[in-house]
Amino acid sequence: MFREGLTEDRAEKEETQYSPSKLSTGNSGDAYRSSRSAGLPPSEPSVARVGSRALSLMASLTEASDDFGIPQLVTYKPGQQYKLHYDWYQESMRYKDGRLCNRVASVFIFLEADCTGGETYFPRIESVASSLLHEGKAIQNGSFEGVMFKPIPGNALFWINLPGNGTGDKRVLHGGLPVHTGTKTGMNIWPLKCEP
Ligand SMILES: O=C(O)CCC(=O)C(=O)O
Ligand SMILES: [Fe+2]
Repeated sequence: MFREGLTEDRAEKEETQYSPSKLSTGNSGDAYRSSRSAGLPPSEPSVARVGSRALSLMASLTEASDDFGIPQLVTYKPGQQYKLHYDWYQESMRYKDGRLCNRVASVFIFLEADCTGGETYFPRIESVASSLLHEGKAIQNGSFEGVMFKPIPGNALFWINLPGNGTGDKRVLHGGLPVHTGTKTGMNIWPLKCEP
């Protein structure tokens, strides 16, 4: 679903200036999230195309969303990681149009995965489609609890953060495990849910 358009996304990345990734609290530069990030212009055609595909994932859900904020590239070098966290804001943030919004869902697309390590880890997810395990896209039941998804370029993870009642779903605690060698680059898109 996200493969087409990756070339443009890569091209976008080459021109992008990264800075140390921030936490949703606004802090940056500590070991909690050691990657570097860059915001992408939402109206740029290739970004808009990927963003609207992310919104289309919401179409059949009650948690419909009509905007996706600022997509974010994130890149990791050896030793860099994003420890366990939730993507939603503790308190809704004021969006550019003045509405209070929160990240109702997350889409994380692996763009570049010339690396070892760097799996996206969900310690509280207890099962995953067996085809993902057989194809080596996901790893479950090692010496850890939960599920790890391997960074494979063009693959994407999608999950709901705020189910119908608006409370964050704690099952989707997740993190980017440390990259051991090479580079991992991904793209975050967060479909927003805003107060009317
Ligand atoms: O790098 C990853 O695997 C996950 C990134 C992530 O969760 C985030 O940027 O919010
Ligand atoms: Fe995240």
